Amino acid sequence: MSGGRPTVWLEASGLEVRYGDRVALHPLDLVVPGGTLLAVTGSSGSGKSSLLWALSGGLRPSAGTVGVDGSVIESREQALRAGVVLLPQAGGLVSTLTAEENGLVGVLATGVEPAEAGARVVDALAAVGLDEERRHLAEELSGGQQQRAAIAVLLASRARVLLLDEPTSELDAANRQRVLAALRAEADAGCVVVVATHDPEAAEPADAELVLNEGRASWARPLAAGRPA
Ligand SMILES: Nc1ncnc2c1ncn2[C@@H]1O[C@H](COP(=O)(O)OP(=O)(O)OP(=O)(O)O)[C@@H](O)[C@H]1O
Repeated sequence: MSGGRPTVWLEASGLEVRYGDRVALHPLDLVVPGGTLLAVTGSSGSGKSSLLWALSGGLRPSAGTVGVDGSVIESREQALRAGVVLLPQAGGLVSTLTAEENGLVGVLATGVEPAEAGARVVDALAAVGLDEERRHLAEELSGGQQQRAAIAVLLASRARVLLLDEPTSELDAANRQRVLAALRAEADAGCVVVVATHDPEAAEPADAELVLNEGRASWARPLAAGRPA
């Protein structure tokens, strides 16, 4: 579904997030090559969302930089142009559109032809097990179905860096496996996939695991060193 995308690398350099005096993320250096599924774990309030929002260009860091392929990202617009997408913790579907329409809105907005956009959305909804519900209004879907539909919207965008905040929090075991398999496939297609989760089972298939503890990062399982050739 997601082949053919050039490989990418995501970099954070001295990345720090503060809210007033509170340090949510202490300075972090990170290089994540395409092909990587990275889990970011840690207890509630440890800084996972702050890291993802800063990586997405949607939260201006108090220090440091984010880069994609060596270019500094300073805004959401720049991030989108570089192929960086974020699934926030609260999914972000338009409740009065169908699952399919939610996907189409996102893909068509990037200038993709309607037939291609439609095919991508159908593929993405199938990958998360929502083929039969694709014409249901988002507000008629269960919490877990809404979460999977929001993930499908992200998959259909064919982004290069996918940042997902607690993407499996509403899912049963079978659907969690389905979603993790779809994210694995994105990484295998050359993308960077970063999943923030406090679910150990969601972190288990990741290539590497970064743990945050009161905003300080350490590796539970380190990334393989180096950048892609
Ligand atoms: N907008 C904000 N203003 C002030 N403090 C904030 C803000 N957002 C987050 N924080 C604080 O920053 C710290 C990190 O929060 P963050 O949401 O990044 O953690 P998290 O690991 O994603 O938590 P959870 O798993 O509960 O979503 C917390 O102490 C939180 O209270």
